Amino acid sequence: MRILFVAAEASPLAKVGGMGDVVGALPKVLRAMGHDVRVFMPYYGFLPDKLEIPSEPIWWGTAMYQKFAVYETRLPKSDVPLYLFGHPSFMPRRVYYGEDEEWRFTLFSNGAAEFTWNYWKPNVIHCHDWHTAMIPVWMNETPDVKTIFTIHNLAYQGPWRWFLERITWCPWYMEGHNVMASAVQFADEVTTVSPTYAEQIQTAAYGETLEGLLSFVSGKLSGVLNGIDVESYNPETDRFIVENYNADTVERRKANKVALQEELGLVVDSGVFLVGMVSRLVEQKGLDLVIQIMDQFLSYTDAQLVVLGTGDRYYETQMWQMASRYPGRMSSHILFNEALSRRIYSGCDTLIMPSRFEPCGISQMLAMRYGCVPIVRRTGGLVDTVFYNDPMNEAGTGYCFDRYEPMDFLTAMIRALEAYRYKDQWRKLQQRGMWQNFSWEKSAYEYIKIYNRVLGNPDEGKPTEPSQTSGVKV
Ligand SMILES: Nc1ncnc2c1ncn2[C@@H]1O[C@H](COP(=O)(O)OP(=O)(O)O[C@H]2O[C@H](CO)[C@@H](O)[C@H](O)[C@H]2O)[C@@H](O)[C@H]1O
Repeated sequence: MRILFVAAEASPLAKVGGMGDVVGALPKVLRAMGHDVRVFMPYYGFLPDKLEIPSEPIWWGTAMYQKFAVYETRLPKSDVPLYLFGHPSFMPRRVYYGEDEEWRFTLFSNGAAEFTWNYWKPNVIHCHDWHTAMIPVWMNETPDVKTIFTIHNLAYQGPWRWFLERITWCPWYMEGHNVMASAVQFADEVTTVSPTYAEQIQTAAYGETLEGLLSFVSGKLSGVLNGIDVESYNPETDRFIVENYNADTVERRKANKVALQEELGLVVDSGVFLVGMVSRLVEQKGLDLVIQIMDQFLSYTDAQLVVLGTGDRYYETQMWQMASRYPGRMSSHILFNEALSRRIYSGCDTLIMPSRFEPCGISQMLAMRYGCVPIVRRTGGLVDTVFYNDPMNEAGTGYCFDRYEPMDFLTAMIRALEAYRYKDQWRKLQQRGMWQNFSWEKSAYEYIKIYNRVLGNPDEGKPTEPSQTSGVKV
């Protein structure tokens, strides 16, 4: 099969959040399974710092009265062809934000459509989030190219119809008041990144006003759980961490914990409970719960907290202020730093993710891979990936709470803190997390099934064993 991934992010080149992880990892796995997968992404101004890009484009095109160039290179450490959409609007050294956001991503998706009509025609275009949401609309009259639309973040739905009509071609048949709604209607299949979230978005609580439409198209809507890049994120070989280890040598993490405390100016003590958070600092991630309980948690315990993230100025400031109240006990880093995130996963005892909603969540899986026990709110993909710790039956992988309430979160934190005192059981809990199979293989087969379905091919996807091997749902 010929498959073109079109997205705004692809790790490790351009990553702001979890979508970058998905687009950076899944094409490699699909390609290893024998499919001709390629990626189409904007040529951001910072990319030449990260990889070699030929100076001559392979193709020139026009869209929205603009001329653009397409350059060809490869995704790092892979043979996946990467097409870079070159236009001056993407030259600033950032992925998102900016006044022309809606205009330039509409141009980008226009460029991707032109590219597939005129240069390389795939069987399937796999579109990700609103930045690519017009592609299924335009492809509606190209029956030999099928489209899959994956929702990573339903909260951002892209430009409204009235704005689109001013800047681009909105075909006569197009429906939908914004691009996300149109993509949901016109894509051959719509997926999101966990089975639980696929159910939740059909309700008013999670549907972000699209719940009616999403339940109407439920026949073509499914949830495919994300994986993680288990080669890159491997505590046994990770060169960004001080001490490598695996599930059998999990006690070696102590060196990473001490090194992290030293690096971040925390009181060095391998015995204290070290809590981490690696996240975009936005409402989705439950920052208001963190703000409401953390003073109590830090005042009444000897625990320490590390926060790494960027996002809304309000939350960034709150994290800063809180850290200034607990010198030596709390450290906030308002930046994006991949290496530091790995040191947090490998050094902290626990990772908090009290999300308001969570399509899948990558951080909790990375944490488990590194033996860092997740504390999560049971929503979306967090329900599908983290299971209640049950020391009696030696099952479960983390601490969970249901209601989006500060006391529920605080209680889960205290339960984890208590459990941390019982070292043998804590070690087993860490090991159960590390033994989980979060590799992309299983999800890749699910996607292949979907691609085959839209193409009308017989199903050749092999079912594999469930990804959770030792966690049980209680
Ligand atoms: N400051 C920082 N420095 C370094 N690394 C940082 C960082 N902030 C975040 N990260 C990294 O970015 C990724 C975050 O991924 P998540 O899936 O947890 O959230 P996100 O909301 O961005 O993704 C959205 O898309 C993904 C993919 O589908 C869904 O899993 C998710 O639920 C949805 O909200 C992790 O790899 C994390 O380590």
